[in-house]
Amino acid sequence: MLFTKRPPPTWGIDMTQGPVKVTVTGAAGQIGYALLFRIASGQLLGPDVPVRLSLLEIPQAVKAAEGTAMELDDCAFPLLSGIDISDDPNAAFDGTNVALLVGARPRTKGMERGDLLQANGGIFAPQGKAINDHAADDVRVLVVGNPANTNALIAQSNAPDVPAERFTAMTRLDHNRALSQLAAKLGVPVSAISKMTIWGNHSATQYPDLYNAEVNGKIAAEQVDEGWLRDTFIPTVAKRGAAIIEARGASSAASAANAAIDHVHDWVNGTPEGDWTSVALPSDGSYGVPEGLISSFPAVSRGGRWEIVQGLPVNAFSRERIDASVAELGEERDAVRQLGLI
Ligand SMILES: NC(=O)c1ccc[n+]([C@@H]2O[C@H](COP(=O)([O-])OP(=O)(O)OC[C@H]3O[C@@H](n4cnc5c(N)ncnc54)[C@H](O)[C@@H]3O)[C@@H](O)[C@H]2O)c1
Ligand SMILES: O=C(O)C[C@H](O)C(=O)O
Repeated sequence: MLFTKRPPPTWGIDMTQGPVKVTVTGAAGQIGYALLFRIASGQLLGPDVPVRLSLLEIPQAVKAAEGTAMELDDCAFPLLSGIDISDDPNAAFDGTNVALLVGARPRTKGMERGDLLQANGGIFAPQGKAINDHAADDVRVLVVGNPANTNALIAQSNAPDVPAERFTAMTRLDHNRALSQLAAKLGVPVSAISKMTIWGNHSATQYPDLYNAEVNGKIAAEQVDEGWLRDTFIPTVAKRGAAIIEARGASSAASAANAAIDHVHDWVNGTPEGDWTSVALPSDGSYGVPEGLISSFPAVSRGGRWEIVQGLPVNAFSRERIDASVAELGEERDAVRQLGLI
């Protein structure tokens, strides 16, 4: 992560009202365990920003969340002003400034895509409503739980009083994976790479774009052979989640938590000058992505708001890849619409 030329921290978050309240759902899960300690130590918002943690879990996992809270206490983090634990979304999101929606229903054997979307609708629709009714006016939401883009769409659609732009889904892990794969290929540090973009869905259809990325200021696609770009780089990045599951026997956790930290840190503190990152956010129609779909774009954060980077060249190969991933998002949206979730 690049930490150059940072503007003053926590744009747009009102800290006059006391500590920033951060709600983490699925707090007793594996990402939750990798995330909470980093938030409490100041890595999410900044080293001078006090936080109050709110942990949301299902009733069966509240005890485990209490155990994690005991460990958080035992770290004696100076910035941690308190921890609340609940199985009630209305209580957990009360006054929340930052909501990290991690808890989700994983796909289990025999489950069809529609079943998964319906099960997650049962989680993200009420959570969206609870955010709408109880969160702070400046709330910012990051959805990590899969299918992340469409879960974010469900939550956002159920929060009509919250500006849509405050709902985002995480493609920062894909972005970081793309940086790392390219750096290894070229034998350069990740800090030599800028302007990486993940387009579309956080799924195997995502498109990591090397035609706009730069390595030491020069276009990345011109520094690798086309066969590697198309047949190795893209599938390696897009299927990395499955490869981690295959190797670990569990999905990525520490790297997912790290990406969530990067995403929110950049949102509230700004992205570095001369670079951008990847964020799934409600489309304004840019790059031909239908308005309202929560799709990944190149984005900078200024003044606490994500702005889609405009005017990038999109060649025929990129167009086809972006369109395919966006089409998948459209299908997911249609499915949850049919289920009455949005
Ligand atoms: N966007 C990404 O890049 C990315 C990367 C990795 C994982 N993920 C996804 O993140 C999610 C969490 O992963 P994990 O490894 O921590 O899973 P996990 O199974 O270890 O933990 C999930 C937790 O969520 C809780 N939960 C379930 N329903 C809930 C609800 N309604 N309210 C509150 N909590 C609830 C469960 O009790 C569990 O403790 C999964 O959907 C996973 O696929 C996304
Ligand atoms: O949980 C998964 O299916 C994979 C996860 O989204 C990841 O990208 O690591």
